[in-house]
Amino acid sequence: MDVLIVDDDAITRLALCTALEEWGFVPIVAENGDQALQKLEAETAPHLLIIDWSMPGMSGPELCKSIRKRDDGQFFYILMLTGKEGNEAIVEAMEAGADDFLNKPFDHRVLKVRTAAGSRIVRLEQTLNQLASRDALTQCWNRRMIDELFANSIAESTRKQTTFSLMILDIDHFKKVNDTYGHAGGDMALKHIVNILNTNLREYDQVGRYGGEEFVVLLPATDQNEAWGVAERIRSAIQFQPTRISDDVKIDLTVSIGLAQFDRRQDANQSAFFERADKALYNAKQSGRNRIVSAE
Ligand SMILES: Nc1nc2c(ncn2[C@@H]2O[C@H](COP(=O)(O)OP(=O)(O)OP(=O)(O)O)[C@@H](O)[C@H]2O)c(=O)[nH]1
Repeated sequence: MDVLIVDDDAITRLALCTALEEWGFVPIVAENGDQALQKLEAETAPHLLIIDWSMPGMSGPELCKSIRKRDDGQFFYILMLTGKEGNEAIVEAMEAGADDFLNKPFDHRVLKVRTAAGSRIVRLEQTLNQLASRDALTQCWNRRMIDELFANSIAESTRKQTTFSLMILDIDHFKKVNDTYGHAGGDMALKHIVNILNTNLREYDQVGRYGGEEFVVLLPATDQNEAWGVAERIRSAIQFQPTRISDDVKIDLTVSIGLAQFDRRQDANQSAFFERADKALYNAKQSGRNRIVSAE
């Protein structure tokens, strides 16, 4: 696990780096509050922080407050190190947002167990986050999360005047799959569909399971023509790559897909846009399944 050390003193930074490496952590260093805030912007930012109190510019408590003010839902565990003694300092540090507090010069054994306790909390938070945002069976986003990403895409597209497309994909006659191969066979087919989606989409496309056998895909910076190409690649991959449930048993599947491109003039809100793609999906089902229909 990465640990961000924020300290203006090079000797303390070196001592912390050496100790953390010895305990199996990966230290990342910042010499002041501004550098620390910059490092926390990265997508793979560390979530466990060891922060010094007295630094030129932003102090440790000021840095804590500014980290706690972020409203992006990310969790950071902060251990504050300081030469200050007494309860007043503990109260001030923790009121500013620190989770734990340790006096300098620090005892190596105490720092080791405190860091280990912090890393347990970071891991627990990551597990909870995973449970709250991922579909347990397929590991793609769950409905709550894809709805949130969908709302963000609309906001971003409106702000930056860019477009994006929405794809709703529903497995055809999935009830028959369950009836023929059992629920376990149906579950394998759902996982297989998500694998095919993941291998045929770009890194920044988002896949969510919306209901039982219905998936929503967000395609940023993609117009309806490009989205059609992606949808066709997926439709055909699903048709020609059956789910293998054993050496001699395979499940053939097809999907119906509804597509829509976000249009600020036509789509008053998120649900109006979703409705257009959902209607296209309905038309794909009505006109014989295993096909793609684009919204008007
Ligand atoms: N194995 C499995 N089946 C599920 C899961 N969630 C929903 N289903 C099944 O998905 C089936 C959906 O059936 P329907 O909504 O009738 O749709 P369909 O049979 O796919 O028919 P069309 O969509 O009209 O082509 C139901 O039998 C559900 O029990 C799941 O997590 N695992």
